[in-house]
Amino acid sequence: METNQQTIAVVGVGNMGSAIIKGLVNTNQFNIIGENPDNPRVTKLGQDLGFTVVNNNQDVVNANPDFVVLTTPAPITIKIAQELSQLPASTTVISAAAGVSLKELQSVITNATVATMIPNTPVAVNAGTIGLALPEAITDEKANKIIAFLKLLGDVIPVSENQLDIVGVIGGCGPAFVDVFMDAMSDGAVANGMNRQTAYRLISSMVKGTGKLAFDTNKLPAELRDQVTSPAGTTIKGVMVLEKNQFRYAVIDAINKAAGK
Ligand SMILES: NC(=O)C1=CN([C@@H]2O[C@H](COP(=O)(O)OP(=O)(O)OC[C@H]3O[C@@H](n4cnc5c(N)ncnc54)[C@H](OP(=O)(O)O)[C@@H]3O)[C@@H](O)[C@H]2O)C=CC1
Ligand SMILES: O=C(O)[C@@H]1CCC=N1
Repeated sequence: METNQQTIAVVGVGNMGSAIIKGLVNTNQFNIIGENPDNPRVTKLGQDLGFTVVNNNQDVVNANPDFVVLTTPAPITIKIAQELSQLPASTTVISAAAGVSLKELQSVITNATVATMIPNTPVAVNAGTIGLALPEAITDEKANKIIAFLKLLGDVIPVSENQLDIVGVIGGCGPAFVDVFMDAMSDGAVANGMNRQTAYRLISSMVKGTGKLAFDTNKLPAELRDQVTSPAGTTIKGVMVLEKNQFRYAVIDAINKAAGK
């Protein structure tokens, strides 16, 4: 182990914790610790990806980590944060637990700096979308350090804490909504004679490129759609079917329901 490597501890190696660890492993620049109750799945992941697995939070404190990322189930995250209360001021704790506030975390983690974020699973391939809420009193130096670290995992979008819930729905749940869309598209491709594996490659490439075009050009989705819909062409026929079946309303309603409305 190189001595100048920063140490990152990820507490809770489930879906999100694993995704973050994979993204960090890809950077090849950290000493990574994953903390989870003893579980063969996590032991195997540690062996496969080459990170250290520990089963209690005292080991996390003892490792004196630069960053601790909390990816534990939201209802038990404060209890786990209590076990990390002895972390020193040099550590930054970033919680990904949806609905757990900075204030709650700061009430139990008193020395270390605390931030909250909502990432999404594409962090596993360093293409995540991360909404980040920083405490008001944070220094620019600390804030820049946190942002530089998270940028290794994807795009970092600073938001106020009261926007994190909607970030969670759009950025956090969004991949699942897009996955449902892609899965349905693959059914359509198979119905038209394409094999499933070729359909998945085609569809995921198309979604990746569509997102990149929108992100890089900053053009409105409607403008980009208009560039595809040739007069009397095939696209407008499909768009009309989506409108007839209230696709747009279904998406808005899904977001409202996921947001608890
Ligand atoms: N999944 C996502 O896309 C997103 C998730 N989040 C947040 O991330 C957090 C985790 O979600 P997700 O990964 O989906 O859930 P998972 O259930 O997949 O992962 C939770 C992990 O925490 C572990 N765990 C349970 N108890 C403890 C404990 N006492 N100490 C340490 N680890 C523990 C579980 O271990 P075991 O399996 O062995 O019980 C499991 O590995 C949640 O707070 C969620 O809000 C935020 C944004 C997006
Ligand atoms: O489904 C959930 O509750 C978590 C939060 C955002 C994405 N996954």
